[in-house]
Amino acid sequence: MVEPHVGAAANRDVSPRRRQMVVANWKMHGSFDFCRAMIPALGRAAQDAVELVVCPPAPFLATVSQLALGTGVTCSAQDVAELPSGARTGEWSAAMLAEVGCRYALVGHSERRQHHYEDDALIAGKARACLLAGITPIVCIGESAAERERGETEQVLCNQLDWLMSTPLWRQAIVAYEPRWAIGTNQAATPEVAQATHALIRAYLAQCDAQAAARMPLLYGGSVKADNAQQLLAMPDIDGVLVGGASLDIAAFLPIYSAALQVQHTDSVYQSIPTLQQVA
Ligand SMILES: O=C(CO)COP(=O)(O)O
Repeated sequence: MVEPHVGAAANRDVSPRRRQMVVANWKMHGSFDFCRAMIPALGRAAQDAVELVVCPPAPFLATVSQLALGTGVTCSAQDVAELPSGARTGEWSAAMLAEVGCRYALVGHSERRQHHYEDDALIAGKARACLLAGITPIVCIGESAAERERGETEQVLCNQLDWLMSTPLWRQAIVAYEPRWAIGTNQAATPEVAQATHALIRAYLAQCDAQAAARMPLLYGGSVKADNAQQLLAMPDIDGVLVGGASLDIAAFLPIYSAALQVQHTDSVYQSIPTLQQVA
């Protein structure tokens, strides 16, 4: 039997650098023609200062990755298996993603949690599989409207982070805070609510490893549009955005990317770590 292709990249430093990034999650939308139109247009806008990442549906990953070569656009999967290989019809491994040129994979998106019954243990397994294969997982966490109303946001997020921190190499992951009530609803978290929640996430991570918490990119997702992107991105603990609906229309997406280019955080912001007492 052929040995599973695991661990080849585990020794590479895949730690993401904390800087602004804008991630387009196309979800189950698009076509080859859409990819062929979007990637060159995104490539013309992409600049080194803000990483521009696209998450196409799986059948288009290889094409997008090829189209993106040399454009400054990077490629992410929307999901990945937790196993390196095996009898898992319909799934793909992190090593396969690395082979087709992906740098990232979304893990634990709320739509996977809701419609595919993914739990925190499985999501931690997927993050682990990515990290071992040299793919940076973008681990999505977030509370429901009911949980927020009951005052359970902190508990829900900390529990999701505990699972992440049980994963070897977790320091090399990216966390995306996507409150479930903000996804696809046109009701984004206010910049203040998003900042307070990101500060809580960073403070909780810092209890385990302050340096890792200071370095880790924390993205916000949920109804990010051209008219709220700049205010969200200006917040000190928001390092980027994960965009769904507005990423499907170049005219709606490019202003979000431009907003990120305009909001450059200083090194002092990147070095400050809130404590749990400060964010309480
Ligand atoms: O789920 C999201 C990104 O992963 C957010 O989707 P919307 O931007 O459509 O709210």
